[in-house]
Amino acid sequence: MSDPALLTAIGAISGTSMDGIDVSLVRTDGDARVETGPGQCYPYAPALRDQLLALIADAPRAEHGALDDLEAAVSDAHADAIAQFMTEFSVDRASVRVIGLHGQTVYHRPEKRFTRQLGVGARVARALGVDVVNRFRHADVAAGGEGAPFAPLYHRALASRLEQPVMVLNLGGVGNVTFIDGETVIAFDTGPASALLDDFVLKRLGKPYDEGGRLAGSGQADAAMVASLMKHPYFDRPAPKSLDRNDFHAWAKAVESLGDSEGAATLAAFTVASAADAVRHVPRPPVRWLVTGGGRLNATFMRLLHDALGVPVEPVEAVGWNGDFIEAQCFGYLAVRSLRGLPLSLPTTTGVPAPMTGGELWRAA
Ligand SMILES: Nc1ncnc2c1ncn2[C@@H]1O[C@H](COP(=O)(O)OP(=O)(O)OP(=O)(O)O)[C@@H](O)[C@H]1O
Ligand SMILES: CC(=O)N[C@H]1[C@@H]2OC[C@@H](O2)[C@@H](O)[C@@H]1O[C@H](C)C(=O)O
Repeated sequence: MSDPALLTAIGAISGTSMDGIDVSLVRTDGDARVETGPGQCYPYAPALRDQLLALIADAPRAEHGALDDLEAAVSDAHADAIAQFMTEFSVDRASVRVIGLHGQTVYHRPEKRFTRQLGVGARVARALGVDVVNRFRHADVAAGGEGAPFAPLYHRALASRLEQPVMVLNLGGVGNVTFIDGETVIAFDTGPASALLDDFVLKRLGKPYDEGGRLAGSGQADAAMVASLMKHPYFDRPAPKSLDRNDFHAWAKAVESLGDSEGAATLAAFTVASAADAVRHVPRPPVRWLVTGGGRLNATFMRLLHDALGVPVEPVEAVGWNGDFIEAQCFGYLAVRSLRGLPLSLPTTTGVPAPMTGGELWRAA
């Protein structure tokens, strides 16, 4: 029986890999109490995904362009996905207090105090008849924070009963970690995760990603190239720090000279080396790593992480979490925190000068 003190929220996010819209339900007090519900991914229509991929490859347009039509289409895709979710899982609209609409990041430059997520709160609230919170990252960035990652406070809520320190690693388009040790929460983006490998595999094999990490697992990484890729100044920068999806594409161009399996193996080794390097930026070594995001399904990533870290490295399912929907749940959780005026980010998670609330509320009526 659900606790009546908890609010029901639906979170929706389309991540940097742009595969589709993840939708999930949570019931929470916005603090330590969280009950997770179902989740589902609703793929973008191919034409919309193509438009979004083209947009993020064109930074000036992603930053300054008038994107009204595209943003309306992205908003409607989110509203449709959430409506479908409520039907599919028999969620009574009236029981949902708030929708946490992360939307689609198309440009993220915290050093310019600028981040852009597509998703019009008023439009989605009107379409669904439910209050919406969106623009989660804007207040943080405006105050000088990195505006990402935002999952850490949700990770802390989920990890409260686990042995600590524990590291949660999200291998999405970009990699990010949350180090949790009691009240200490340190977070930052680690480097590339699936986006580099996805784009390589698409170019070479016409496939959206390296299923199971099989291509990467069948080749030999070029160790000298990995060592030189690890010389990127980002890795020495102290945390907090964050990345845009394509920040390593130009840097990793040398991989184009390699064959298919060697190239994929080299990108996988680079991804894992950058994630493992995160231990240099936390106060003490984690006793365990829990891996979330689509990259946990890449067996080559998981094997290399295990070899590199020397402590247990497991998918988050090992502790009963759902690695496909943590981010969607997170924005439902953060929407409730926003309603309650609680911080969404901390100096140790985004570098914001003081704990900071955020999000904008769009009432359905
Ligand atoms: N079966 C699989 N085998 C290998 N890799 C997979 C598999 N399924 C998904 N992936 C990888 O996971 C990626 C999607 O991960 P995820 O959905 O966590 O990313 P995202 O949420 O879009 O990104 P981010 O967290 O950066 O916003 C895919 O692009 C692919 O590279
Ligand atoms: C600006 C932006 O959308 N960043 C994403 C991206 O995808 C992974 C990583 O880069 C992380 O920083 C963030 O997403 C997750 C949900 C976060 O904020 O925790």
